[in-house]
Amino acid sequence: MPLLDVHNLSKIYEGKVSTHALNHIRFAVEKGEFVGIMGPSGSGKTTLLNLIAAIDEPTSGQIMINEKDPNTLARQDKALFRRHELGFVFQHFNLLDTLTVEENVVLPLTLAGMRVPEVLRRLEEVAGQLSIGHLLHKRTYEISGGQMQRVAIARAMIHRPALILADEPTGSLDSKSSGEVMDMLAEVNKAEGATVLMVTHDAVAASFCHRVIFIKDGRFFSEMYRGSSRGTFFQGIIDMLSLLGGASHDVSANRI
Ligand SMILES: Nc1ncnc2c1ncn2[C@@H]1O[C@H](COP(=O)(O)OP(=O)(O)OP(=O)(O)O)[C@@H](O)[C@H]1O
Repeated sequence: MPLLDVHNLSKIYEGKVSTHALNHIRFAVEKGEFVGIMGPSGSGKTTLLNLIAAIDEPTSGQIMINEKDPNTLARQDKALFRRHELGFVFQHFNLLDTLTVEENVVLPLTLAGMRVPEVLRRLEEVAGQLSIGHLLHKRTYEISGGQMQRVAIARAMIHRPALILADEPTGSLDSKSSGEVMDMLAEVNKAEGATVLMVTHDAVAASFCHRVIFIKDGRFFSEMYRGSSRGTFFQGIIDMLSLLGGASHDVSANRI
């Protein structure tokens, strides 16, 4: 069984004019894969992420995560499912600025009521992986954007979720910090076997994935596997984006 199975998923936003945001889309992600989702503006990427995150419900079709369908759960269980099985990384980091870096990172464990020695053990582990050990006692406004995103990734993975969902994780970062953040996300994926699904407009960021799925008008359009060269993959992604016709915001090859 794949870790994530998106089966014939459709989402229609009803209104004066109803919008078919997703149209019978289907794909699967295996455990340990690092998959990017790309597509032009309005192609349904955010909708797809919201459905997988069980923040919104599909009009039809099914999502299975770790052999469970979050949409069959009652509200409370759905919230628990989200908290246990998913980790989130956002464009704007979403760290709490009243807390220290350390308090932000351990938040998922604190919420789960984990005992302090185990919390500290896990903290040490992820702080090492993301090179944030020296930042733990700082406030979030005292660190750079790239550091904030590394903290956010540490928080997203500390409870070892089945799936990490990343929404434009490099969208607010300069190219150097983007590269560092993507390096670390790729490293976490490799070292921990964490499964990552990342929506991005950034072709450089996408070139760190094992596979990129392209969607258009709410439908599966095509997919590409990385192979051995990130540079070649990057070029392939750029070519696919121009074929798709959407605005590809980030095409500077000198960032590779
Ligand atoms: N809450 C909503 N109500 C009505 N229509 C919506 C809603 N959210 C999104 N849509 C519409 O659904 C379609 C898909 O939107 P979505 O935000 O998923 O695209 P996207 O690929 O994430 O775009 P972008 O890259 O610009 O963020 C668009 O036509 C959008 O206008």
